[in-house]
Amino acid sequence: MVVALQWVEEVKPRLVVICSDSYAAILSLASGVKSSRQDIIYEILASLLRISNISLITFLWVPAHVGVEANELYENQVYGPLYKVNAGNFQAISINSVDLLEELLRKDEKFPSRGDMTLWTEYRDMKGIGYGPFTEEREKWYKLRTVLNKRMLHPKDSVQYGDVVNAVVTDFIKRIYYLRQMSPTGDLVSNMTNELYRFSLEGISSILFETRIGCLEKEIPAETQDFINSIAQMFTYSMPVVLLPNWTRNYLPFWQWYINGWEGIFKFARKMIDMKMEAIQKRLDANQEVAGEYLTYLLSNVKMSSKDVYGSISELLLAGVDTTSNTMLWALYLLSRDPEAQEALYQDVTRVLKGDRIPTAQEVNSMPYLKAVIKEALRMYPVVPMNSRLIAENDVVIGGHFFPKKTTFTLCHYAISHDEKVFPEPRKFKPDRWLRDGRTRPNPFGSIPFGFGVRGCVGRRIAELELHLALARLIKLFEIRPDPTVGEVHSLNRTVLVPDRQVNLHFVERQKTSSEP
Ligand code: HEM
Repeated sequence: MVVALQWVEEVKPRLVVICSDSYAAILSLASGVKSSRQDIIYEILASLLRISNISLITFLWVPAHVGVEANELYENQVYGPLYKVNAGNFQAISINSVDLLEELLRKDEKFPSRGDMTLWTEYRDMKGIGYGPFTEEREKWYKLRTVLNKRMLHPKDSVQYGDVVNAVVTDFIKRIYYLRQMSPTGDLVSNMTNELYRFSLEGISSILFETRIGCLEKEIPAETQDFINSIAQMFTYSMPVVLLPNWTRNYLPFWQWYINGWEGIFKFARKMIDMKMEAIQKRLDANQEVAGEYLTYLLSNVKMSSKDVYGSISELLLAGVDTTSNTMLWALYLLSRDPEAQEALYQDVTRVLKGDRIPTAQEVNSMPYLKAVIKEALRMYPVVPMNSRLIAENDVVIGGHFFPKKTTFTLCHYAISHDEKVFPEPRKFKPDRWLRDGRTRPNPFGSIPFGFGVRGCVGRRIAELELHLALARLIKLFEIRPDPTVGEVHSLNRTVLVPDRQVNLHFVERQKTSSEP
C-alpha cells in the first residue's frame, strides 16, 4: 500500500557553528548525539540562526568525537531506515537500509543527479570555464560522460595505463625506502596521509596530463607545490563559503580565498593542457601521427572543446586524489593490524609474481585476495561515506511512501556497509567475504563505494589499478606493522573519510630466503 508522505520520524535540525577564534574551524554537531549541555546551547544557537535565516548545513565538518559512525549508525538506530533530515534550507530523505537503497537506485533516472552543485559551478560561471562530469547535468552531462567513459571505464581500458602507474609506484617505493632510512628506527614512515596524497596526485596527473609533476621527488617543484596548496585552499574555504550567507562575501575574506584556490587549480591545469595541445599541434603541422593517452584522446576528440577539456580534467583530477589515497591508507592500516590477512595477501601476490618482476595490470586479475582486501577496506571505510540522488523528473514511491519529484535522498553508505544483517561481524576486517570460492556473495548493494549506474564513478578502474598495483608491490617488499604510538584510528567525515589522527607505519623489509619464488 502506498501511503501519503508520512515521516517515520523527524530528525531535529543539525547545527553548524563557526568558531570565532579560528576561520577554518567549523563545527558541525548532529543533534542526534546525546550531550545535554551542548544540545541546549546548540539548540539556542540553532533558533537564532533560524530566525536570522542562515541556512544550516550538515555533515561538513564533524568533530572527532562525532565521527561518521556516530552520525549514520546512530540515526539508523534511533530513526530507522527512512527519515527526513531537515537542516534549514536543506531537506532530504535519508535512506539507511540496503533494501531501500536498492529500491531507490533501481529507479535512477536517465540523467541521474546528485543535487545542487552551486559551490563548484559558481566559479566556472564567473570565469566562463566549462563544467566537467561532476558538475554538468542532463543531456550535456550525458554527452560528456559518453566521451570521458571511453578509455577509462572499461577494465580493458585501464590496462593501458599499467606502465604509467607502475612508473609512479616505482618512485613511491623509492620514496618509502628514503623515508625509512631517515627515520630513527630505520623502517618507520610518518604521516602516511601526506605520503599517499603525493603518490595519488602523481598517479592521476601522470594519466591525465601525460606527464610527471614531481610530487614524489625529495623537493616538490614550486609550481606543483602551489597547485597542491591551491587544492587545499579551495577545499578548506569551501566550508565557510557554503555556510555563510552571500552578503558576507564583501566583508569576510573566505570567498576571495576560496576563489584564489580555484584560480591556482585552473592555472596549473590550463598550463599542462596547453602544453599538450601545442605538442599535438606541432605533430599535426609536421604531418606526424598523434599518439598519446587520455589527454591526447580528449584534445583530439571533436566533441570536446578546449573549454570542456579544462573543466573535465580539473574535476577528474580533484575527484581522483583524496579518494584513492585515503583508500590506500585504510587498506594499509587494516593490514598492519592483521598479520594473518597480510600473510594471505603476500601468498596471493607471490604465487603470481615470481622474483623481482613488476606486476602487469593483467596479472593483478589473478590475485583474488588482493582485490578482496581493497573491497573490504572500501566496505569498512567507504571513502565517500554518503552520496545523494535528486529525483528530478518523476514522483517516486520508496518503502511504500510517496515522494514528489524534486525530492533529494541522501544515501547512508557507511551505515549500510556496517549493517550486520548485510555483513556479519561488520567491524571485523574479513577480506575472505569477497572471495568467489562458492560462499554466498554479499548483497551487491551492501557496499557500493564507487556509486551506482551511469552516474557512478568514472575513475573506478583507474583507482583500482593504482590501488592494486601499488599494494601488490608494497606487500611483496615489506611487512607492514602499526606504530604503537598511534593507537586505534577512527574515521572522520571530511566529505571523504579520513583518519582522525596522523597515521605512521613501519615498513619492515622482508628477508629474501632461498625458498622464495
Ligand atoms: C577509491 C577511489 C574512488 C572512490 C571510492 C570513488 C567514489 C566515487 C563515488 C561514490 C562517486 C559518486 C557516484 C554516484 O553518484 O553514483 C564518484 C564520482 C566520480 N568520481 Fe570517483 N571515486 C574514486 C576515484 C576516482 C578517480 C581516480 C577519479 C578520476 C580519474 C574519479 C572521478 C570521479 C568523477 C569525475 C565522478 C563524478 C561522475 C559523474 O557525476 O558523472 N574518482 N566517485
